[in-house]
Order: sequence, then structure tokens, then C-alpha cells
Amino acid sequence: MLSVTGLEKRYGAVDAVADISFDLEPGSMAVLVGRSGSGKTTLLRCLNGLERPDSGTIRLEGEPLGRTDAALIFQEGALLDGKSALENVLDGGLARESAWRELLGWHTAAEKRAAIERLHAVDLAGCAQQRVGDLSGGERQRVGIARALHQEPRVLLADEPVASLDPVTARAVLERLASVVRREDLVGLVSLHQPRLAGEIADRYLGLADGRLTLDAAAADVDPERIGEVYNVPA
Ligand SMILES: Nc1ncnc2c1ncn2[C@@H]1O[C@H](COP(=O)(O)OP(=O)(O)OP(=O)(O)O)[C@@H](O)[C@H]1O
Repeated sequence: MLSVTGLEKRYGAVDAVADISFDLEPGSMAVLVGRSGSGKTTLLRCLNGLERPDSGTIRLEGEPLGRTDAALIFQEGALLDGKSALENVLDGGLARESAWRELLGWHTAAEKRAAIERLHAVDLAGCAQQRVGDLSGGERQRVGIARALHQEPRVLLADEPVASLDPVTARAVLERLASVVRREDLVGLVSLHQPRLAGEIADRYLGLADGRLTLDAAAADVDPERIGEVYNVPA
């Protein structure tokens, strides 16, 4: 279980994340909702270790969350366009490698086989050698998922991963993300602005308003009205 307790992150006078506590189970997908500026990105960055919280603890199965335990998928994938899909996925594993390998970007045959497997998991093994810059938006986001998986995370995070995709492609990418989380028994947490898409993949909802957690409930117990309350607008 991922346990977040009393998490706080301030930027000057702004409480971006204010005393947040929640638990998430492995093998289930949680969706993070909230208005723009409510603290979603800050929370995800704290979980991924990109931001250092001012206070609070983040534990996985009782131990402090390690540097490589969580992988974050960004809105635009944060991929290198000039490199192939396979090379981008391989780069995802570099944080686990020794410093000299990381420096040289040198990969073993076993690493390459594993990276192809990750592409296979998102139905993109056929695109392994293609330049990422030549792929469609949906394919790029699936490379982003494969890259994150190659970090071998136990917590898979995504910050508005389908914001730039059409609804049909967005849904396919999210379904792929949710199925990977469930199959590989990961803790999944994804921020989304599209409540309808959220409803199709969420096992659980977390809602933020002004940095505070105002919703923490199983998807079965959440109706559109409750989500509207998080956004402070009628459903
Ligand atoms: N590096 C930073 N320096 C100063 N203030 C910041 C920084 N990052 C975020 N903030 C502030 O913290 C608050 C939360 O921002 P955050 O980006 O986490 O919100 P969000 O819910 O992800 O928004 P969006 O949906 O627009 O991405 C905002 O008031 C924002 O202006």
C-alpha cells in the first residue's frame, strides 16, 4: 500500500499541497481531479521525488518511497523525438543502471529484450525502430507508458497524459494504462480533467481544492454531483 501522511508543499505564501493524507492499494487505478492550480501536479511531483515536500511522509509497504519506486508520465510524454521508440524506452531504465552506463547510454541485450517487451505491452513492438517524432500522439503516449514501465516502478503516476489527444485515442491510451496497472499490480494515480474518461478507468477518486484533499472515495461511491463539488461547480 502507498501511504501518504500529512504531506505539505509550499511555494512562498501558496500552500500548493496542504496537509494531505491518503492510502492507495496496488493493482488499482486512482484518478486525481481538481481545478487548475489545485495542486495535482505538485502532488504528483512530490510522489515522484521531483519536489521535496516541506513536511509529511510517503511510504510504500511501510518503507519510505525510493528514488526509482515511482515513474511519472508527462502530458506530452517527455520523449526525445530524434530517437527511436526503443531507445526512448531504454532511456527509462537508465536510472536503475550504474553511473557509467547511464553516462554512456549503453544497454545490455537483456535490457533491449525487456524494452521490446514493454513496447509489446502497449501494442507497439512493431514500431520499435521508428523515430518517436514520426509517431502519432496516441502512439507517443503509449511509448511514454512503456518508458515508464521500463523503470520497473511500483507506483505509476501520470499528469494529464491524454490532454492533447482526441477522445477516442485518449480513451484507448487510458484503458491501456489502467490495464497495465491492474495486470502488474502497480499503484496507479493519474490526473485527468475529463470526468467522463475518468469514470471509465477509475477504481478510486482523489479530489483536490486549493491544495486540500476534498474527495477520497471508491469510484462506486462517487457520482457526477460529487465530482462537480470538487470543481465547485454544479454537475
Ligand atoms: N514552481 C512553482 N513555483 C511557485 N508556485 C508554484 C510552482 N508550482 C506550482 N505553483 C503553484 O502551486 C499551486 C498548485 O499548482 P499545480 O501546478 O500543482 O496545480 P494543478 O492542479 O496541477 O494545475 P493544472 O491543472 O493547471 O496543471 C498553484 O497556485 C501554482 O501557481
